Amino acid sequence: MMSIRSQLASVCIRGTAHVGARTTCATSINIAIRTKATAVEAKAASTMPPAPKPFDSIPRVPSFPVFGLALEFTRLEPKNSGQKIHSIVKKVAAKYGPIVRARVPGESTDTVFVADADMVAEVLRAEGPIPKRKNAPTWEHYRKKNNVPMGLLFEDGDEWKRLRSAVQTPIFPPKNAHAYCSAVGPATAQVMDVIEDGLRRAGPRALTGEDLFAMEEITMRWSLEAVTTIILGQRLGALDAEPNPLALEMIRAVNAMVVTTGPVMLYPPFVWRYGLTKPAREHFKAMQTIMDLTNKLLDTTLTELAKDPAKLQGSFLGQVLQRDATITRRDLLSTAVDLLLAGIDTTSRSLLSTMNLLGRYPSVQTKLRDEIFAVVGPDPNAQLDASHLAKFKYLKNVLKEATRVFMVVPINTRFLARDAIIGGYALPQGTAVLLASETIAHNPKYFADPETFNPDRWDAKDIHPFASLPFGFGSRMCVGRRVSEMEMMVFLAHLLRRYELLPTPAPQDIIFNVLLSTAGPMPLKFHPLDTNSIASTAS
Ligand code: HEM
Repeated sequence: MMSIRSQLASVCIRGTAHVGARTTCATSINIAIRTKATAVEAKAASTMPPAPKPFDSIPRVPSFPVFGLALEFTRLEPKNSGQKIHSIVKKVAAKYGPIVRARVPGESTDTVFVADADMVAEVLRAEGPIPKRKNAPTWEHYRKKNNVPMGLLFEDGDEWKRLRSAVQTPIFPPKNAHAYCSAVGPATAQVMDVIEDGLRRAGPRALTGEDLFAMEEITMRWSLEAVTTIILGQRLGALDAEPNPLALEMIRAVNAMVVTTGPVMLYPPFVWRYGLTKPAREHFKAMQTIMDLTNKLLDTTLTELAKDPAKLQGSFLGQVLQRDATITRRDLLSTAVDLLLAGIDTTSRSLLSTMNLLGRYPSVQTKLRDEIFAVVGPDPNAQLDASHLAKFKYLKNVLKEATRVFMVVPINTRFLARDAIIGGYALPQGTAVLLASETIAHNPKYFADPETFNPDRWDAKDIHPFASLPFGFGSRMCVGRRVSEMEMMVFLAHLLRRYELLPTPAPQDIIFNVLLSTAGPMPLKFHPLDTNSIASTAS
């Protein structure tokens, strides 16, 4: 094939026969070649991505000696108390742009904050086959000090892969997660009675929806009961009239661990490592309690299993044991702790905010109730199975939208497994990246009118796949995602056949303590659909 240069030369030589001036032709060849080559180069340059900008040119949040990031963070969020990280991240993105770096106290390199869905996709491509998150330092410290395995939540490398492979099939594929639906049915029917009882105790104004009704403790008890039924194959009795004290202790410990996290992290590591503050002592005591209680529960399950192996056929733990002969008791304990730890408060808080949203958006609630009646029927006592879950369409949109609007895990992290270009900047392998998931999910660039609860928006086909990631992404995505969605579907399908949620204000003081939550109770008002129950209370 002729090169561009020789093609141009032959055209010119043919042309110069008329004018007979070789020097003119040579000059014009050169001009033509240069012009064409420049055009080709320009075209190539316009299709080639621009060279990545150096890491040091990423805008940087100012950090000061002694105070670190605290001064700038407090300037951005005057209410900064260690519980407003979600809000600070949002304000950092608004002030400095969608990619920013900052030096987290105690670390020797900058962490890069990313608040753009395309950049999240770039991070996913560079997370490698064994993704690594930043660990919560106090949790890591506790486990190392007490010789407790890091487990699914905090383990890295091949050890994480081994644990994840052991639990993935029994819990993650929707078909397998939905199979636990029948197991959580009885606990969910029971929690409906607990709600009714709670409303009666709170007085007639709570039962008629005039007074707010705090549901935090009830949803926690239900969520604990559901997750222990699935994971350990045993009913705990958290919803009984006289709840199992172990269940109440577990809830207290999970709460204590969560609420002390912010105050503990306000201080440098040596303060909490040596237990120099009251919150630090409470924090580590709560972790120990969670570990001890889970150990007790696991003992019960394993004793049952030894007595009657068939009993645990359908349980998660039974399946893990059947599938993986190398799994040890230590593995089982760390896995059970992590699944309970990660699975109680998350589901409970998501559900509380979903109920608040349904109360504030009555037309959404009516449409959802219609679907539930169509799929399960209006009988409030009818139980659900996996075939019902497959038929819900609007309910799935409701959950996608509710977990977008109130994202209980508002930030996530990754370490880059290789050098990568993120947002046009060159980031070296090993860079810690903070993904501002909640900030992205509330950006009007991705969701029109983002503060509005609009489940129908999920019917659109063009939603950016990385714009709302309440359960994370990739191979390290929340392993309990499908179970949690199943639990919430079952709960709402029961609740909306019994109650109407009445409008209340939006939650006001939203704080971040490991998870996003409200400083006080989530505003909720209930009104029974069957008004006979009101009459029986009034009489
Ligand atoms: C609404 C409820 C829930 C939300 C919003 C949620 C959210 C998340 C998120 C964002 C992650 C990090 C994923 C990533 O790094 O990409 C995660 C991890 C995890 N979640 Fe959930 N979660 C929920 C419920 C549950 C439940 C019910 C369980 C257990 C039954 C659970 C167990 C876990 C575990 C073990 C991990 C660590 C997985 C790993 O690193 O391999 N979660 N979750």
